Amino acid sequence: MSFRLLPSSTMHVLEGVSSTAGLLAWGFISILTLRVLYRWWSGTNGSGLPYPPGPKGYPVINNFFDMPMHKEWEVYRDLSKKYGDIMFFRVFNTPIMILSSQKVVLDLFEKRSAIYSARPHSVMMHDLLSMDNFFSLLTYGPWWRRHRRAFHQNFYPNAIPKYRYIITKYTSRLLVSLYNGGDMDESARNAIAGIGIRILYGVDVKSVTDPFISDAIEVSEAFAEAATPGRFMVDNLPILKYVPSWVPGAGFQRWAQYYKQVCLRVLDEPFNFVQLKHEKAEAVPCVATTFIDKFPEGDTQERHEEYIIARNVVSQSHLAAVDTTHSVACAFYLGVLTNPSIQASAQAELDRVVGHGVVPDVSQAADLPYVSAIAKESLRWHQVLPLGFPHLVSEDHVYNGYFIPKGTIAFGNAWGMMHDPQVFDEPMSFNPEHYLRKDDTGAWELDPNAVEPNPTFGFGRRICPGRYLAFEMLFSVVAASLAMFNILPPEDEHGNPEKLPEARFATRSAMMRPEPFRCIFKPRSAQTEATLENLKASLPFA
Ligand code: HEM
Repeated sequence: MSFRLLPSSTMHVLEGVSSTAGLLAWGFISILTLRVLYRWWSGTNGSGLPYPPGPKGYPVINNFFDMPMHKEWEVYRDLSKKYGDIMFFRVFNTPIMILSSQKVVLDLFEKRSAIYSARPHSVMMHDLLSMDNFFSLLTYGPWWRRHRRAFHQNFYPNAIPKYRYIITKYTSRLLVSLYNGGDMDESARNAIAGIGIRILYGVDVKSVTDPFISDAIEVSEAFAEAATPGRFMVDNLPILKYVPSWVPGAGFQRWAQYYKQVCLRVLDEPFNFVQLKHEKAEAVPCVATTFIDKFPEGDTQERHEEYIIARNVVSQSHLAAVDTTHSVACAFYLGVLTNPSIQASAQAELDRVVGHGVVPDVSQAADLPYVSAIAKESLRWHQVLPLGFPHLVSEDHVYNGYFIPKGTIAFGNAWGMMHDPQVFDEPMSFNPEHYLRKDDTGAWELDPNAVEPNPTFGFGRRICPGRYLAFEMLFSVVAASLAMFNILPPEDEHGNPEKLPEARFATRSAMMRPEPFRCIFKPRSAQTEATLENLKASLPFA
């Protein structure tokens, strides 16, 4: 029995030519197969130029089985010793490129940023969660550029000083919370989220249980999970996105439906809350009101677009700011807990420059290079996004004689660059001296106060627009904590200090975090205790 896929009239016509056509078809398929095999074997593309070097892999699946599943950045750093600063491979048909030095990052992500700044498509994030509707982070083109301009206006260096009093206020709350015996992780998160929400929405939240914070935490976690390669099968097999949510095994659909709702809440509710307050002239000036004040009059398309951009920029900043900065703040506490001599050196600088028992101010950073170097070292030692965020190459490009095809997903190995022993001796150690070396002319080799260049914040056009704000928040947390406290291991029931923890970082999702550890905060002296008591009296609910 045979099946006919074509109408019988067509079959008659085809029968006459079947042998010739069949031969031609087989010939065509064979040539195609040989071409694919030749390209795989020779490592070149159709025009004869080689692809950048990389592990060879197998036909069809290419390097699918070579993909590291754990600490990829360390594996890529090791492979770069064999293949060089620009390494290329494929998983099935997807070309992937890993850039491992600041030189190639500068040449490609910076100098050729016009074609190295798109983002790859994710079925989970784009199609199922529709995150690209509000995460301009996932888009590229004119719409992204309008968002990006809005980020710049609100977070570039000249905008930051107006946020300083907010940073100072919430850092004081952090100090009081730690003084009261609060958990370090939670106190730091409350303080950083508090800064973000106050700057963005003009709202003062006091704890992580506030919906302003709790919904955003959920979205950040969902984002980190959806961005984790291999987490959802649907990203490798897009056809699965059509499977209805009630089908057994389609848990990913129900997961996406739930988080899509939370995303919409985070997007709309806080912004609309501020808008209502603004209409009643009750809103506190903040980033949201800066936008609202400039909305064009009338019910026009232009006004609608400005509203969408404002809402997106504010909610996205909220989501991008908290987990990242909080994670680095925890790394700072871990770094100084495990290095008591670094605490002592920082405290000596603080006492000399600011005075003992005084809470330092962000504006004093230039006079506190050792403290600034600790903030920078925390950003170096612990990479929140070790491979940054993927860029997509939007045009074919030839670089140093290598062919880089359109559609290549390009990663900058930020972790590798920040742990390069040629630049940072003993790179696995937490040591602010990495940022305190001077050259023969007395100039800093790597300026402890300069936010850039810093691969930690990404590259080229896509570089993190919140980096100046992030650095000020971190400096404030570092300087104030060290000025007030000795950060020590907890004591056992006999008053003996516990063994210092090993510095370990967990990587359950695309984001890295220090693994949980315990520490206590002891006021450094009677004088610092008096300062903390005064702060406590002025911030009773902290
Ligand atoms: C220590 C804290 C932070 C770290 C380590 C960090 C790191 C990064 C990295 C690696 C990227 C991707 C860059 C690329 O694609 O090359 C990024 C993007 C972004 N960050 Fe941050 N970030 C931090 C804090 C912040 C803060 C405080 C804000 C907001 C005020 C923010 C807003 C954003 C936004 C909106 C993007 C997307 C940019 C785009 O794709 O156009 N980040 N960040």
